[in-house]
Amino acid sequence: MKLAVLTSGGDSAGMNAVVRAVVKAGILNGCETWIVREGYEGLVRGNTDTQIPSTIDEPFADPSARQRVRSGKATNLVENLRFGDGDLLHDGTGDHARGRTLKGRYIVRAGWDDVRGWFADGGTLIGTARSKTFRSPAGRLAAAYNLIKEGIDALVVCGGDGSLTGADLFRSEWPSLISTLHSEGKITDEQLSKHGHLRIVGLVGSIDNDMSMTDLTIGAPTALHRICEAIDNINSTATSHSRAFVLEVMGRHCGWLALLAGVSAGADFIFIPERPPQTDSWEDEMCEAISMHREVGKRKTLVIVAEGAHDSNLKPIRADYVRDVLTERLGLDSRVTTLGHIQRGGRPCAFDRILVSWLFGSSVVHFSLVTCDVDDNLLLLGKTGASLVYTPEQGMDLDMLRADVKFLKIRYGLDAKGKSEGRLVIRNECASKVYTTDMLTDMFREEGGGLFDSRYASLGHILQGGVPTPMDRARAARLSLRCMAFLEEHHQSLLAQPPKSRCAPPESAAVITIQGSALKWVPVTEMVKHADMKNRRGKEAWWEPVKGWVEALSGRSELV
Ligand SMILES: Nc1ncnc2c1ncn2[C@@H]1O[C@H](COP(=O)(O)OP(=O)(O)O)[C@@H](O)[C@H]1O
Ligand SMILES: O=P(O)(O)OC[C@H]1O[C@](O)(COP(=O)(O)O)[C@@H](O)[C@@H]1O
Repeated sequence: MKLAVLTSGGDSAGMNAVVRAVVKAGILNGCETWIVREGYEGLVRGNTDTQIPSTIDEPFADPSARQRVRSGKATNLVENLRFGDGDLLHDGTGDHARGRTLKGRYIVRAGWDDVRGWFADGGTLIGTARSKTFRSPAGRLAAAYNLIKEGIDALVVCGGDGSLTGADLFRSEWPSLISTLHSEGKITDEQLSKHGHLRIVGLVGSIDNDMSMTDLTIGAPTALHRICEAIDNINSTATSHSRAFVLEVMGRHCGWLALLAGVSAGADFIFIPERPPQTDSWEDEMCEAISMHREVGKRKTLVIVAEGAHDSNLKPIRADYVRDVLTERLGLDSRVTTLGHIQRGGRPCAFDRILVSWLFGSSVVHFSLVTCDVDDNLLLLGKTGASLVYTPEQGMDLDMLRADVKFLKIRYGLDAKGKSEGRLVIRNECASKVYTTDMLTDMFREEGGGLFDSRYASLGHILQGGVPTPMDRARAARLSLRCMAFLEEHHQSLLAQPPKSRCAPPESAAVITIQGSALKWVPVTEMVKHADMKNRRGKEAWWEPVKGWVEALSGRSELV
């Protein structure tokens, strides 16, 4: 199967991690993987330059590595290692020193190493667009033709609500598009029967977090980080001058960014489209709240306005107007800051990277693309780059280490000669008492020979320090409020008992937990049943399968 991936609409952090995961998971599932540049626009334009070969011929760092892969068995990973356009895409250059170019080529083959390290880059390296031509029937006909011309039978689209609406339309029109192409003589009988179905999967990549049926969209947590960082900076200058700041944040018709930023960074008042002010005199309400905060000693004021905010009569609420109200009615020295596209840029936060790997565990690719039926509706998937990870849960033993060394030797051997890159091994401090970080480093150095060297770094207490993320801040606020309500409730029920025989029930000593996206109270008596008291951790950890993904995405499971 030939699988292609594109990114479309407003870019969001994590889109590169999506492309990397799709390419790798596709290869692990036996597919040929392709990248469509510039969103739907690239599909419409297709490939006009057919002179460039789809592959480059580079010698391996260790010519014998190929034979040692699973005792010489040909694997799809080795057949799809690199095709030569990864560097061009990553550097954003049209041309290559050796005459390779992306000009006139919008649908390009990509291999495992072509997307190496992409999880850490912001935006989308393969380009995105708001394509007018794809909105027209003629544009979609051209897109269908170009896909069939390249022999692609499955498409992954990462974008927002618009892109996925476009994907769904494309899917539903597919039978009529291919029948038109056939009647116009553009595709053969064979192509018509081979491409009768287009398998298509959507991943929601959008900073707005505005898609129904999914708690989080890819890129939303990172955008929230950007906003929170900006507010932390604004707070210091606002406090210095005792000023009021009105901050306008993105989010189109969705208030998630504004609301969560407000909770994480301590806003005095927040305007979001979903909950317009209930009264026509919202100005009075806002001024009253802010005056109260000032009276109790707050030196600064922060009001957050979502870009789509409006009043109950659907009249937009603009940041400039809010600033004027604060200045005129409260006499505050007020300023407006519009964060704009800064919110969309930058490296994805850890959560967005994990979200992507999660959505694209190779089994999901397999389920969605290799086995799904076209007559189904469009499938939507809405929820690091180490090579090896050692955890206390799994422990370490000699067999494991022997296989790991073998994997590293093969993997470095398969690198293009002279172009090896660093690979990361992460060891939890308690993974083993015997196989220490020092010992592991020495062992890899010794075994690496001329292929690779090794060094170690210990992060120590850096992990415990630093500024809390907005997700942690919002979570802390949410949990604390619920805890206060819990205490109140149990206090009231105790008070209702006769004073001399008051007795708190066991469930009144509880821990507030997050399970899925729900908050649940777990009595301490229940919690101990699920705890591994000796090792001071849970008996079962929801994240244990992650180790399997690390090994799949590094190629270990395929190569040894
Ligand atoms: N109704 C539609 N029909 C066909 N294509 C669409 C439709 N809506 C959106 N698209 C395509 O998806 C692209 C991105 O959509 P847009 O709404 O701009 O961004 P986002 O996907 O981030 O919401 C559009 O430029 C267009 O090419
Ligand atoms: O970058 P542009 O084209 O000006 O679009 C800005 C819009 O894009 C977004 O950042 C993301 O929206 P989409 O996910 O719909 O593309 C919105 O929050 C904002 O309103």
